[in-house]
Amino acid sequence: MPKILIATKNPGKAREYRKIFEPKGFEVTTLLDLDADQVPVIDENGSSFAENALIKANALMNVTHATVLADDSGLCVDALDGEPGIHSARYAGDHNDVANRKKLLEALKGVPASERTAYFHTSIVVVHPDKAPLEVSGEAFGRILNQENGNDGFGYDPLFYSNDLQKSFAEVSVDEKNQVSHRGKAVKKLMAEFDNWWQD
Ligand SMILES: O=c1nc[nH]c2c1ncn2[C@H]1C[C@H](O)[C@@H](COP(=O)(O)OP(=O)(O)OP(=O)(O)O)O1
Ligand SMILES: [Mg+2]
Repeated sequence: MPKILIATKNPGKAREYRKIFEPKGFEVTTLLDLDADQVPVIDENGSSFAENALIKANALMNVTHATVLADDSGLCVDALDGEPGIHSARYAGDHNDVANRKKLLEALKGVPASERTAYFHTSIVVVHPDKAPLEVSGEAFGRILNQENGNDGFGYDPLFYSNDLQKSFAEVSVDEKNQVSHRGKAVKKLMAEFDNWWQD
């Protein structure tokens, strides 16, 4: 069975990647399955989503010598010149989804619906010790609601109204979200290229 280590500590991402790779016959491990002393401290100090994904993937490959997938993602809000963008995880200081959503709502106070357009971006990088990295990305477009809607999902999902679903990302199942999400689209591209890359 092919194995893949997903270089994430985010339980929401881990759940979504399991849903995507397990049906394809992969044995999926994430950083949540490893002991803390096996996981290096990773400084996501790149200047783009793709750079940060590569930093995460390489850091784990250097320790495990395995095939590693990393995802760096975030929410880019037009009225905020693309912020929080690559700073999405620590927008409100530390990594706290509730505080991040609160800060986003405050930043957009008084901004009308037509100007609340935004998109999620995911860059995925897969690395293997003997191969050049494989990189793909995906985006999902929508707008930021005036209040939270829905109880599922993670991160900014309750505030993100998806143009495709006509609902927030927190009002749908993981499977429904993956059909249209930035991560789902990036994974689709990844799968189209993965077999060639793997056999190269
Ligand atoms: O589908 C999504 N639905 C809602 N929010 C999302 C999504 N995708 C990313 N996000 C937000 C969460 C976090 O605030 C930031 C990701 O930051 P990012 O560094 O890629 O992930 P992270 O630090 O949570 O986990 P890790 O680096 O261990 O993979 O964007
Ligand atoms: Mg992170």
